[in-house]
Amino acid sequence: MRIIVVGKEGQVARSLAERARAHGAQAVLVGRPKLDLADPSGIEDALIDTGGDVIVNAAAYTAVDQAESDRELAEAINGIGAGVVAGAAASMNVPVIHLSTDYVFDGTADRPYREDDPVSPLGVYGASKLLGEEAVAAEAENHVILRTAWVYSPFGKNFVKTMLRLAGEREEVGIVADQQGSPTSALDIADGIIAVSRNLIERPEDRSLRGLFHMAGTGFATWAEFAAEIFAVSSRLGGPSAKVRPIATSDFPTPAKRPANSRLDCTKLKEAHGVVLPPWRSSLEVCVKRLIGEARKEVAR
Ligand SMILES: NC(=O)C1=CN([C@@H]2O[C@H](COP(=O)(O)OP(=O)(O)OC[C@H]3O[C@@H](n4cnc5c(N)ncnc54)[C@H](OP(=O)(O)O)[C@@H]3O)[C@@H](O)[C@H]2O)C=CC1
Ligand SMILES: Cc1cn([C@H]2C[C@H](O)[C@@H](COP(=O)(O)OP(=O)(O)O[C@H]3O[C@@H](C)C(=O)[C@@H](O)[C@H]3O)O2)c(=O)[nH]c1=O
Ligand SMILES: [Mg+2]
Repeated sequence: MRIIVVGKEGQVARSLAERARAHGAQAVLVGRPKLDLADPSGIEDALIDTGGDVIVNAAAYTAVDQAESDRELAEAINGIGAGVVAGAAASMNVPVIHLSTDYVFDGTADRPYREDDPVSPLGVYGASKLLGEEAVAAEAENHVILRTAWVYSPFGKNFVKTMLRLAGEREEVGIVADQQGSPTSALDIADGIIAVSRNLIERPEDRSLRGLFHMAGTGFATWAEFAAEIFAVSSRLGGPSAKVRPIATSDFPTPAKRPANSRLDCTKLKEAHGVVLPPWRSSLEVCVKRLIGEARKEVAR
């Protein structure tokens, strides 16, 4: 199986490159300058030129706060560009797997969100990702949209790396304790995407495999609980640690509003695709171990 991945340096793109090898698949990463989601004219040619059995769009404008003052570009990349990738997949006659976010919800529900719950993004990033969901569904019948959340990995920018950096600089960090969600390892997302890809290729006529699914780490946490666990694991492994001071969202003002509840109910994915991501704590441990190991190697050099 040859997977065309849109995105090169991102967390999910790099995780797909790494995990594909372990699954006996091949991931071919394509991104800027060859493929720029903000420039629709070159997208289809770049994908045809790359060639593969399935297209995974792992590229996006992901700077949540910056998007508030950069709507046009966020919509171009996450909305229009995403639709063009899906249209290209349809013309190449291959399935497209698209990634979306918990931030399409406003977080007012009192239980984990299901796929058919009403969406109502609080910010520009979430709204642009919602445009992408709509565009992908309109352009390609043979699609899967995977909404995930709170992604971390050894790669790129993420909350785990930010916390480990802050732990090296401070005794105590104030972290919001009134937003709940589903911490998700990009390496687990990659495993899930590869399993979904195989299902789509093996069962081209099965409609139950197509459409919108939630795919996040198993279990839930607040950002404060997530940070506390990062520090606990790190401290156990001899890495940097800090004390978590639980704070309210109102004590940590940001340009973009974030949902208070972004827990995702992933039952539909399990039933259709047989995919369940591991408990978030066990995957977090794998990631922190790796980051601390890498930091040690860096120091030893
Ligand atoms: N991060 C998170 O917490 C969450 C992410 N998601 C979604 O998951 C997907 C993957 O996210 P993640 O891996 O964390 O993203 P990252 O922020 O780690 O990486 C984003 C990727 O998008 C690429 N990219 C950005 N702009 C363009 C462009 N104009 N043309 C081509 N490529 C571009 C970047 O390319 P380059 O390497 O050149 O910079 C990079 O490879 C996205 O759809 C995101 O919305 C969903 C929920 C949570
Ligand atoms: C750095 C920091 C953050 N926070 C809070 C702010 C915010 O509510 C929460 C997480 O901050 P971040 O900026 O890392 O997270 P954010 O950029 O909102 O992460 C989101 O990214 C996009 C791409 C998604 O799709 C979402 O699923 C989600 O993962 O932690 C603190 O309370 N204290 C701190 O010191
Ligand atoms: Mg951020």
